[in-house]
Amino acid sequence: MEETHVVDATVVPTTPLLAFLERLQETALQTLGKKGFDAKYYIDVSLKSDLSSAQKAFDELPKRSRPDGSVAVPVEDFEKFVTEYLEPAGSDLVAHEPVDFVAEPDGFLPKVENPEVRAWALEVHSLWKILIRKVSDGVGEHPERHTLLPLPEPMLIPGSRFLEVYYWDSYWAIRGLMVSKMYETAKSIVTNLVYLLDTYGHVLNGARAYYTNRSEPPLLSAMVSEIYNRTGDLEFARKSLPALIKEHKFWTTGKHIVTVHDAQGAKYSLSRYFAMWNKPRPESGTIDKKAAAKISYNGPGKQLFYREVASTAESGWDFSTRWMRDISDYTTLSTTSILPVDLNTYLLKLELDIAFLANVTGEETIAKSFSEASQMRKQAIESVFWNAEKGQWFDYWLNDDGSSFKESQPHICQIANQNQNAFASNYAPLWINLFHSDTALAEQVMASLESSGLVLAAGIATSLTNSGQQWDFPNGWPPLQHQIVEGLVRSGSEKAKELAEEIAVRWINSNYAVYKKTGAMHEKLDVRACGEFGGGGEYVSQTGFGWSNGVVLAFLEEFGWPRDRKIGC
Ligand SMILES: OC[C@H]1O[C@H](O[C@H]2O[C@H](CO)[C@@H](O)[C@H](O)[C@H]2O)[C@H](O)[C@@H](O)[C@@H]1O
Repeated sequence: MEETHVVDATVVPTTPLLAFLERLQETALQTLGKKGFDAKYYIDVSLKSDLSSAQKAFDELPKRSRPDGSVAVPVEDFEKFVTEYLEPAGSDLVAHEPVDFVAEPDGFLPKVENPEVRAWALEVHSLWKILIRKVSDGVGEHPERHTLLPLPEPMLIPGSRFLEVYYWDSYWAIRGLMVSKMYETAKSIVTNLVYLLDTYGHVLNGARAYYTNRSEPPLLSAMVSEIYNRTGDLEFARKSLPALIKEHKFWTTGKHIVTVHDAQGAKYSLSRYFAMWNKPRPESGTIDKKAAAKISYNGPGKQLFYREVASTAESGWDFSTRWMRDISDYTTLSTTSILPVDLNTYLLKLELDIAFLANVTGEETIAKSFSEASQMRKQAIESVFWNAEKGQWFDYWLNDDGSSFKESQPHICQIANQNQNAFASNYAPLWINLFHSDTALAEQVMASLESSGLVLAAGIATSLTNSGQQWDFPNGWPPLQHQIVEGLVRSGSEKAKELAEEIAVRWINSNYAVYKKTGAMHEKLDVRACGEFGGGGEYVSQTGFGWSNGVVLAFLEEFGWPRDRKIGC
């Protein structure tokens, strides 16, 4: 392992509050035990008063050392401390009535004829009222007491234990808000993300102090163009443009950019995930330290691993065998050595969206330069990721022999470095007009998807490897369901449209099944869907979660639901 790999990359400084809460988190685990323990909870609490008095009281708690070196506090003393000094996670958010919410928007889902489905869709729509919150004034007055970051506008949280804004989740929430005709709320989500970008230099993974060291898949431009296309709001487009250009710079400079060559010597610049962090993630500190314990190398090994963990979180796919050199060993995460096909697809979309928005706002020079950048990225995607024989795009491993990728040496691309395992991300480029408008290509990709084994009873599985990781089989997640379906629909091929509808119907049925089972649509995470209902598949559904709701509404808008079609598994 090379020391340079560790020291040459930036690490964003932590805050005194986070450092304290990490100690609290560790003590909470030792004191309360593993059962029902959520590491994130202890990082999301806030202080009732100043940090120094909380720290002093914490340090004075009676401690019991254990033979394994861990230190616990008597449970009653710990609980007394928590009550006296801390506010529960989530208490720094307040309810907010969205200005543009009406119980049944005019012209809501005209193609949904089945009354049962209509009633459910209206319930999904009404969940926005639960998921839309405001950061309380206390956060702005005393930011040093909160890991929650202040935001200028009302926000939308994913739900469950995720009590803060998330970057890429916001795109699918906005897709749903468009169906709900809540354009002002959608714009306020964008305003918050632009505020984070302006304040920290990139859109954060989420609006928490512990997310400042990384971003998430870059979909801000997709949000802006979606809103612009629905509203025609030129002023909004004009205001958003500088932010999108800044976002493009973040992903195409520094540690995120890698230049590779093809056999003919042509150069391509592509991007990778690379977090500015090499320590345990505070929100999962106890988990990361436990995972790293098996790394015996007494040099930068753990730091390298922690960077890979945080970089994988930047991908949104935390975690999956997609990023592991040895799929049975989580410590072989190698995300920074991979050129991911979905990230570069989103950057192609960013370039195309900037060119489009610059065009409509009369910024011709910007439009020209980003249109050229998109052409170059398209060629790079075709050259590095596309596999004509398999009819899909694969991630590219910069080194497949376990050695560190040497940025200073030219890397000649070879097909053997494509990761040819089945992942839903292999179909991400189909989302982009430049690819799906080629009907023959779209049909080839569709055939490869159909024979991949990924299309199952509740939609598209993330992978075929049953590793126990949440972004692996048997789980299906909203982002790729939606992007692949949208690509198939827009291809203009009737066969592709049929497959898209089939996937969407399965996805909706699975979400509805969970809704019927739990009776409560919100605050439910990781509930098994159609598998338990005899549908043959077994997927995690996140019914009630912001992005699932968005995809349900977007699919119902696209395909409707005939009166006589049954719903559920
Ligand atoms: O629990 C810690 C991790 O949680 C997040 O990841 C998952 O939830 C996000 C919100 O829905 C979603 O954007 C992400 O794709 C999920 O894997 C968070 O993004 C991670 O950074 C964090 O460590």
